[in-house]
Amino acid sequence: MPNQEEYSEQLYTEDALLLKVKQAIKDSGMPEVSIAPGYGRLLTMLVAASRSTRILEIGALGGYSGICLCRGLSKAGRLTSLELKAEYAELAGRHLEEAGFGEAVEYKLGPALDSLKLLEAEGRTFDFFFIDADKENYPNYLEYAIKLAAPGAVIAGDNIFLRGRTLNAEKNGPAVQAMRRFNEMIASDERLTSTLLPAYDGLALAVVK
Ligand SMILES: C[S@@+](CC[C@H](N)C(=O)[O-])C[C@H]1O[C@@H](n2cnc3c(N)ncnc32)[C@H](O)[C@@H]1O
Repeated sequence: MPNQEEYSEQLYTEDALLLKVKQAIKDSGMPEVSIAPGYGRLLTMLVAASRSTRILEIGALGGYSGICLCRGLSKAGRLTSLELKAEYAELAGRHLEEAGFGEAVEYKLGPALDSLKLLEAEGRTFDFFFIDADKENYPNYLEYAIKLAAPGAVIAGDNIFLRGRTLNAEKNGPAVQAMRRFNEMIASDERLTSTLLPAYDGLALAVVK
């Protein structure tokens, strides 16, 4: 019997381009940690439903989530994506180009915290945030997202369960502690309306009041 995620996934056909992105990631020996297909579809829906035009992604990898985010954008929309590794941003950029979003995306290379500091100094604001990079910095990324948020902005954060480690009292490494802190912030920060989705590896969702 399929589990709930397998059952849901088998109702959809993953499109050829997203499959190609995943294959390219595998072939390049990059970590195979793109967002789950069901959450990719959710990102597209949320960007479209919120009519977001300025998206900030933290963690590009091979461009899978970038394509999903851009698919929800209107023609005038733009994606700013922060990525530590130049070779990852390059591959992501090629895939976004292939998806028809080459003009809509800009990559900022280096540690995301440095890029966020610059974006803040430039007075940039965003309607939609997707947090999906180094887990130790999730609480810092959330604070920046709230700072750079336009009123009503949406914040999504992936992998909040760390494949079960977040829930396991015997696991207390830096990533686990940071993720617990992030989840607590999402759940209790009075500046946010939020929920945590438990499918796949968990997705945090919030709207900045
Ligand atoms: C889980 S992957 C992102 C997956 C991508 N969002 C997707 O679903 O297609 C995490 C990415 O964050 C990047 N990363 C890790 N630490 C970072 C940092 N300090 N600043 C910016 N990017 C970082 C990694 O190089 C990797 O590409």
